[in-house]
Amino acid sequence: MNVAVIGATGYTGLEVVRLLMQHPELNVTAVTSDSQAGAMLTEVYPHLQGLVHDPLQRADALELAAQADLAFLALPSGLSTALVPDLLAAGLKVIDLAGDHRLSQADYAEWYHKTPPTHEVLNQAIYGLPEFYAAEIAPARLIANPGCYPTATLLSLLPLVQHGLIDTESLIVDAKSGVSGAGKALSPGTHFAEINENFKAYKVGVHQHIPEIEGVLTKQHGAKVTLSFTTHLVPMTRGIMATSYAKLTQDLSTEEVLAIYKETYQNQPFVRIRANGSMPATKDVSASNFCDIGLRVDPRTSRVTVIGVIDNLIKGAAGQAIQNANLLCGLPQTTGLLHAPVYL
Ligand SMILES: NC(=O)C1=CN([C@@H]2O[C@H](COP(=O)(O)OP(=O)(O)OC[C@H]3O[C@@H](n4cnc5c(N)ncnc54)[C@H](OP(=O)(O)O)[C@@H]3O)[C@@H](O)[C@H]2O)C=CC1
Ligand SMILES: CC(=O)N[C@@H](CCC(=O)OP(=O)(O)O)C(=O)O
Repeated sequence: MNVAVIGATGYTGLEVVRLLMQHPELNVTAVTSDSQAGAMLTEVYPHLQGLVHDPLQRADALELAAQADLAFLALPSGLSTALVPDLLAAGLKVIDLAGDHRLSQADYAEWYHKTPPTHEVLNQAIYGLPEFYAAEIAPARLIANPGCYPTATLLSLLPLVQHGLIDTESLIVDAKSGVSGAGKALSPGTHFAEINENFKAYKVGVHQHIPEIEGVLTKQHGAKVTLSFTTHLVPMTRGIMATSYAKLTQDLSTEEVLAIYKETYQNQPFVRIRANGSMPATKDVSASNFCDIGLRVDPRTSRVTVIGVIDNLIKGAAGQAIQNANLLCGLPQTTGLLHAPVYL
């Protein structure tokens, strides 16, 4: 299948292009850029010299529909709301990496402070977390690719929530991200002197991923779930660690909870559950589509601590988008994606 990458000069778009070089079924036939249209992608990114030969073009829906069947949309939030109706009308399937199609209109307006997509478009959007929604994703025309923090947090918490094992008013998530999570654009809070040798919390209690996480947990639980969610910037390029704390409603051991996780994810190739006593680190999944999860029950406090790690650009964005594209194409989810992490 031919695919277009819209926003190919951004960090996640660039990762879609790179990962698809190894994909046996998906061919990149169009790459877009607003600011660099007319240049070759290799002029912007010389490390791709000799590997890609595409000129950057503007994102015109009709032109893209003549070149591709599926579009990966890797634009800042707000821009995909404007473009998706035209892409769908032109006959393209769309995987949107931005937050625009993950929330209700009211939540999007409240948490992103932007004008939401129409009901007509939102009604077509399927939340693209393949481990839980593969059947809905496969026939969809518009996929809302999950956010990076939600991916790590939901994969960490859904087994507990689905089995009704925790007090859903007791959830606390403490999450940390590498700086590539903020994208390529310069900002005062992410330049070198602000990040290097520093560790800071941001968007405390107001992060736009809160309604996304609560919404999915609520749907799977069948009753309202709320959580305290704090995000931090870590002086590293890639990686997310989400540490979740919850009060157990039953007397369970670490071994028993681990067994539930292993059963939940036994047929999910990208979720790896650690053995008892082992906790994952961000390097364990760097540059890969894996989410590694470790956990421990503290019998003194009746709390379980779950640690989930992903690469924000891969399982948190480009890799998960390709996993979704594989489902749309009827391919095994692992097609073109089963790379070992880059540990060093
Ligand atoms: N970074 C991450 O880890 C994750 C990001 N996301 C989401 O995915 C989307 C893409 O993220 P990411 O790749 O990091 O973002 P970047 O900022 O790195 O890239 C976005 C690209 O969009 C293009 N663009 C087109 N029009 C505009 C415009 N008006 N203003 C700014 N940029 C424009 C830019 O390319 P050009 O100037 O060449 O046109 C830019 O390279 C975002 O919505 C982000 O929130 C989701 C999960 C994880
Ligand atoms: C480190 C960092 O700044 N990360 C970004 C992740 C943004 C993102 O992924 O945005 P959407 O999912 O909303 O599109 C943030 O916390 O806002």
